[in-house]
Amino acid sequence: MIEFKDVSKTFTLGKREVHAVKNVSLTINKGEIFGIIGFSGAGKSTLLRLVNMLERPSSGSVLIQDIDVSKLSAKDLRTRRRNIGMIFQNFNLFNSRTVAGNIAYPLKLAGASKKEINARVTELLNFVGLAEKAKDYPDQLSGGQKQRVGIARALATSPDILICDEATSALDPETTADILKLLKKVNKDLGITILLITHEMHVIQSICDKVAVMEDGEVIESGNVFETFTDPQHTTTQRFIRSVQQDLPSETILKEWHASGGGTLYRVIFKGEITNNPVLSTVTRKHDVDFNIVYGSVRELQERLFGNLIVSFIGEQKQIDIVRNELKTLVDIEEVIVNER
Ligand SMILES: Nc1ncnc2c1ncn2[C@@H]1O[C@H](COP(=O)(O)OP(=O)(O)OP(=O)(O)O)[C@@H](O)[C@H]1O
Repeated sequence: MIEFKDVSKTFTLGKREVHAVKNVSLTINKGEIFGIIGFSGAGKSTLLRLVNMLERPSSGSVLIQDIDVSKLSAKDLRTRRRNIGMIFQNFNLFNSRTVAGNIAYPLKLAGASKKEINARVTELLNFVGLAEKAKDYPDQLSGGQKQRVGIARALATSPDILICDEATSALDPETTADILKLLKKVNKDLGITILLITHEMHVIQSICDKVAVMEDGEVIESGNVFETFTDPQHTTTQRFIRSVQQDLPSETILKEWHASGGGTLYRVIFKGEITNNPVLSTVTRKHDVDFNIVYGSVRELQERLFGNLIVSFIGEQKQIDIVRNELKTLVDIEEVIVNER
């Protein structure tokens, strides 16, 4: 559906070159919700601008539905852009137009008749839950309602792709959750592929199927959200994950634990099915070892369970080593090193 093939984008500022996007290759399949996460300046917006054809790549190609959009004429670009809806952090609504007027705008541009426009606007107002606000102006709306108008407007021309540029970053947590729910509905009910950029891990966690982590213009890690989230390879990905999930006790507690002779701590990670099995107790009991859960949680991610426990083992060292080796065949287990972050 959207394919980045070894895409780079370099800006020239006087004598200085800024490599905003470097050799990015990514595939976003039809029907996916794909999130791109990165800190400020990572290159996320530039990547989006390459998809909605506001920028052309310096090298490589961007394919949308198998068409290389970097090679399209200005006229073809305008037509193809109608196939891509976009919503923004600051909503970008016309304050001088009513809610209905904002939603009607892209339809007017596309040359739809008055009758068609009225029917479509009513349908979209119902879809986003704003039927009563048709005649209001954006200034009379809350942030969440403004973003609903933004979504309705983006959907007006029935696009196949919706691009979300930090769409919930200006909203409070409760409103963010409502908007994310609406985006999920857009994806599920209308089959629209969603590409979103964000610096907020919880957005990725809540609705995305796939994620790509960007840093300094490069994609440093990408894949299915569950796999990436439960087994992050890159320290930047680990930082994002820690922003939503405290997976270790604080350093103070860890130091106190060791100072009081608490012994070695292990992080045990359970993914999916295995979470339902009493693996820890079965293995430890078999080898005459006890265990103590010091810290941890079991969470749900993409409808699968994911457990992260910090445990200590009590027993003879030889037996503990056997337990550790046996557990290694069933779950992820690693020693917790103090000062590891
Ligand atoms: N038109 C431009 N001219 C020159 N440099 C640019 C231009 N657009 C982006 N850049 C530079 O490219 C790099 C990536 O910027 P980009 O806006 O894509 O990052 P971002 O991850 O979206 O950051 P943010 O979340 O802060 O918007 C930055 O160093 C930025 O200054």
